[in-house]
Amino acid sequence: MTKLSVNINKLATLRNARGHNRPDILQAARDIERFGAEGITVHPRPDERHIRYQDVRDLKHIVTTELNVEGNPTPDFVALCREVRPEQVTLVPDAPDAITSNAGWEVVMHQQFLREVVAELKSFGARVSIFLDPDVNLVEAAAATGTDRIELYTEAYAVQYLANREAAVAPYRATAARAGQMGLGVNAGHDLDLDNLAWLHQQLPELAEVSIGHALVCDALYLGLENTVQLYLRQLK
Ligand SMILES: CC(=O)[C@@H](O)[C@H](O)COP(=O)(O)O
Ligand SMILES: NCC(=O)COP(=O)(O)O
Repeated sequence: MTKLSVNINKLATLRNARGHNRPDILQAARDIERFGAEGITVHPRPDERHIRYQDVRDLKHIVTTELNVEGNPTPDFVALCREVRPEQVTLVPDAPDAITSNAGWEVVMHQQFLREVVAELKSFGARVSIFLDPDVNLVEAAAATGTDRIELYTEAYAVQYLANREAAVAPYRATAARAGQMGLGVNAGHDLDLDNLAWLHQQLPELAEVSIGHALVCDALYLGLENTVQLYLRQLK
């Protein structure tokens, strides 16, 4: 079974546009869970342009499924995770000025750093996942960090899906299979949507969780949040 974790960054972007509390992202998280999602994902960035550190603290009291906190493990980010103790922490190597996540970890170059961060996060009970490009050659180095899971960075899949879905999924299938053989769990995320999600799910038997935000929130403008969450869940059946 593949779980759907809904990324609510873009709801916070909308809220921050006016400086008040509309939409109320805590209520949205409650509702998204009530509509069937199995997790809530947030990706606080240093400039707090969408999810703020205080939101993460508040969400810990609200979320009853799984809270997945994504980010670059700066000292401030690790301190936030130590305080909040989310069920899962996903490490993403995004630069402070990045518009959105744009690469997986160079796990060989950063192996020692990641090993230390993973150990620290696991010491207070978090499951740890490492954002990774789809490349079988990276899996061994990822496993050596002690991470529990990898999150496959799916932008390249999403871009290629409409032209050639078989070619698009091939490196993901190989990387997920290798991760499974090495005892790592497999998550996926970035630019997944109602067109490309079902094929990824069918092709990756190892897929434990997808985190989806941007497309899901865009779809909800037309289809409504409850209906949209259920449509995404249906792709994972
Ligand atoms: C790791 C990942 O791919 C997502 O967290 C993505 O970065 C969403 O963040 P934004 O909503 O800021 O684009
Ligand atoms: N980890 C990926 C995520 O949380 C959402 O990415 P996107 O659907 O907003 O591209």
